Amino acid sequence: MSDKPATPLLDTIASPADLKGLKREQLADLAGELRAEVIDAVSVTGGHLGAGLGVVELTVALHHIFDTPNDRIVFDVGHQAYPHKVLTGRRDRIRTLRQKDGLSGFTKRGESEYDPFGAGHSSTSISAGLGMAVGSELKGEKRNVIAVIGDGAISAGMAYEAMNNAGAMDARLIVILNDNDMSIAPPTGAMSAYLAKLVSGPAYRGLRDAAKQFVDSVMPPFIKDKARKTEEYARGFWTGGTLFEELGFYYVGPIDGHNLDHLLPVLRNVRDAETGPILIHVVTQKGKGYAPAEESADKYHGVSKFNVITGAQAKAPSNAPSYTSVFADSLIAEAEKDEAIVAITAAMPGGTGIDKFSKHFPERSFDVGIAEQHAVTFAAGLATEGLKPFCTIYSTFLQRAYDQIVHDVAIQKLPVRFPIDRAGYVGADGPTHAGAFDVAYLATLPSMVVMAAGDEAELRHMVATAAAYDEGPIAFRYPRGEGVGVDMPQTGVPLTIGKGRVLKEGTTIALLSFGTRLAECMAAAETLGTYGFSTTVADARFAKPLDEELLARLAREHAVLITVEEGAIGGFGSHVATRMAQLGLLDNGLKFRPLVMPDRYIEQAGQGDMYAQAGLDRSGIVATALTALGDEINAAQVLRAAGREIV
Ligand SMILES: Cc1ncc(C[n+]2csc(CCOP(=O)(O)OP(=O)(O)O)c2C)c(N)n1
Ligand SMILES: CC(=O)[C@@H](O)[C@H](O)COP(=O)(O)O
Ligand SMILES: [Mg+2]
Repeated sequence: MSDKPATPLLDTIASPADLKGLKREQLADLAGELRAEVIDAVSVTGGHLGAGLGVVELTVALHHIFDTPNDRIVFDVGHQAYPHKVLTGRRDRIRTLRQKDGLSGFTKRGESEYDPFGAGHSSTSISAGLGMAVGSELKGEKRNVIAVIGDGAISAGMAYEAMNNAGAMDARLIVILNDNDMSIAPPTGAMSAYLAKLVSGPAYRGLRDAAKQFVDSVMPPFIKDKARKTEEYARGFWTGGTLFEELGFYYVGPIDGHNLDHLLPVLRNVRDAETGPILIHVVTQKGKGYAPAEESADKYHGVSKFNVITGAQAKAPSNAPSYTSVFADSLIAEAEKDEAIVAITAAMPGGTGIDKFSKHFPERSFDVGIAEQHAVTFAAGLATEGLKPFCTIYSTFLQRAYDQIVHDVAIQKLPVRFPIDRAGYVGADGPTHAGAFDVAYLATLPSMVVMAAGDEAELRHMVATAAAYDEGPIAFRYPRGEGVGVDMPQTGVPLTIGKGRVLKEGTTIALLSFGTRLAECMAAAETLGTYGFSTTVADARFAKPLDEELLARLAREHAVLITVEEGAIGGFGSHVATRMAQLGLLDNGLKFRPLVMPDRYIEQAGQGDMYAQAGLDRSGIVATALTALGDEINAAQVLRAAGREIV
C-alpha cells in the first residue's frame, strides 16, 4: 500500500494543456493535490521545500491562464519550481530531484521546453525575461513573458537594472513579485520595509473582503497615458506601488497569492492587456500548507529527507564538525580578542555561519541581503576605516562581485578578508553552485593572498592568519560539508604567509595538494607505496604567494610532480606551472601533471562521486602518477577497479 497521497485530479494532468479546461473549484483541488505531491516528493529527496509550497496556487494559475511553453515563465532562482516541474511533464521523475542523473533542483533549459531559462543564482529572471520579450517582438512572435521573482531576489541590484530598462522600453513584460516576507533569513533592507508597508496598506487589507470588486475597479480597460498617470499615482498612493510605477511599471496589487479568486482574474486581465511592463505584487506564505514548514524559522527553505507526518529531518551522522561551523567558531574566537573584526553575509547567515557570529556580536555583523557586489565594496569601506571585515560569501556567489574585488579592494590593497565557503563541488545543487573558479579569478590579482584549508584544523589557523594579516586582501577557501576528523587546535595560530608544509617524505613522486584533496593525496601515497613508489605529500596552503622554496625542492628531488586542487584550470596548478617554467624547473625532464576539474560542468551528484568523475580522488591521483611513470596497465586497472575507464 503506497503511502503516497491520493491525487486523482493531478493524475490526469500530463501537461499544462490539461489545465485549460478545469473550472475554478477543480483548480483549487488540483492545487491541494499538487502541494501534497511536492511534500511527499521532497520528503524522500530533500531540497528546497518552502519556496515551492508558497507558489503552488500561483503556479497552477499561471499554467491555467497562460499558453506555456509559447508563453514563457521565468522563475527566479528556480528553487520554487518543483510544482512547475510536476505540472510540466516531469512528475514521473520528481523523486529524482537533485540526485545523480536526476532532475535539477532549479529550472534548466536542457530539461524541459517549459524551462525557458536556467537558474540557481538569484535576480536574473527580469533581465532574461526582458530579453525574451524584446526578442519575440523583434521576431514578430506574439507571446507573454512572465518573470516570477521573490522579495529576496528583487532586492539585488540586477533586478533594478532590469526593471529600469524594461520601464524605459515600455516592454511587454509581466513581473510577478512573490512577496513571502522572507527568504533564507529574516528580511533586511529598505525594500523589505517597503513591501511590508504595501501589504499592510488599506488596499490589501480591504482586498481580503472585496477581491472581485477590487480587481474590476483596478483593472479597467487601459485608459490614455495622461489620464492613466493620474490613476497610477492615485492607486500608487493607496497601494504604495509608486516605487515600481516610477520604474515605469504598471503596478497591480498587493493580492493574495494563495487565493485563486484574486489570481485568476488579475492574470487574465494582465494577459490580455496590450501594454507593459506590468508588475503584479502577490503576497504568499513560504512553506504554505505544511505545518512543520510554516512553523519553522526558515520555512523549510532547504531540507534533508524528512518524515512527512512529523516533519523531522534525517540528519546524516557526522564524525567531524562542518567546515562552516569551524569557521564560525574560529571567527568568534578571533573577534573576542579583536574588536575590529566585523562579519558580512549576503543573505546567507545560516549557510555561512554568520548567524552564529551575530549572536555573539550583533552590532558587528551585517546581512546586506542578496547583494554580493554591495557586500564587497561595503567591506572595502569598512576596511578604510580600520575595521577588519570578513566578507563571507560562497565561492559561486562571490562570482557576482568580481569587479568590486578587483577595483574596490585589490587595486587599493584594502585588507578585506574573504572566507570562501562551498569551495569545490557542492553536490546536489549542481554546476550553478559549484565553487570552481574562485582560485582562478582571485590568484591572478596582484596584492591578493589566496589560501585553501587542507582540513578543519588548517581552517582554524587560516582564520587566525586572516585576522592577523593587514597588508591587503586575503582569501581562504573551504568546502561544503564535514571535516576529516583531525584533532582540533585549541586556538588558531597565524601561518607564515606563502609557506606550505610537508606531511610525508618520499623520493619518486611528489603530490602537492591545495585544499581538502589532501586526504585523498595521503590515501593515494599509500596505494602508490604498494606499487613500490615512494611518495611525498605536501600541503601548499597558499596558491598566492606560492612557496617557491618548497616547489623547487619537490621539482628537483622527484621524477613526478602532481598538483591536486578543487578548482578549474587557471588556478593553483596553473600558477605552479607558470612559476616552474619561469624558474627553469621544467628543464630537466620533470614529469609535471596538474590535476584540476575537467573542462565541463559536472551535473549534480554526491560530492565524492563528482570528484571521482573529475579524477580528483585517490584512484584518479594514483592512475595519473602511474601513467606519468609509464605504467598504463596498472593505471587502467586502478581506474577500472574504481568503475572508471582511463581517458
Ligand atoms: C546571487 C545569489 N545569492 C544568493 C543566493 C542564495 N539564495 C537562494 S534562494 C535565496 C533567497 C531568495 O529569496 P526570495 O527571492 O524571496 O525567494 P523565496 O525563497 O522567499 O521564495 C538566496 C539568498 C542565490 N541563489 N543567488
Ligand atoms: C537556492 C540557493 O541558492 C541556496 O539555498 C543554496 O542551495 C544553499 O546551498 P547550501 O545548501 O550549500 O547552503
Ligand atoms: Mg521571499
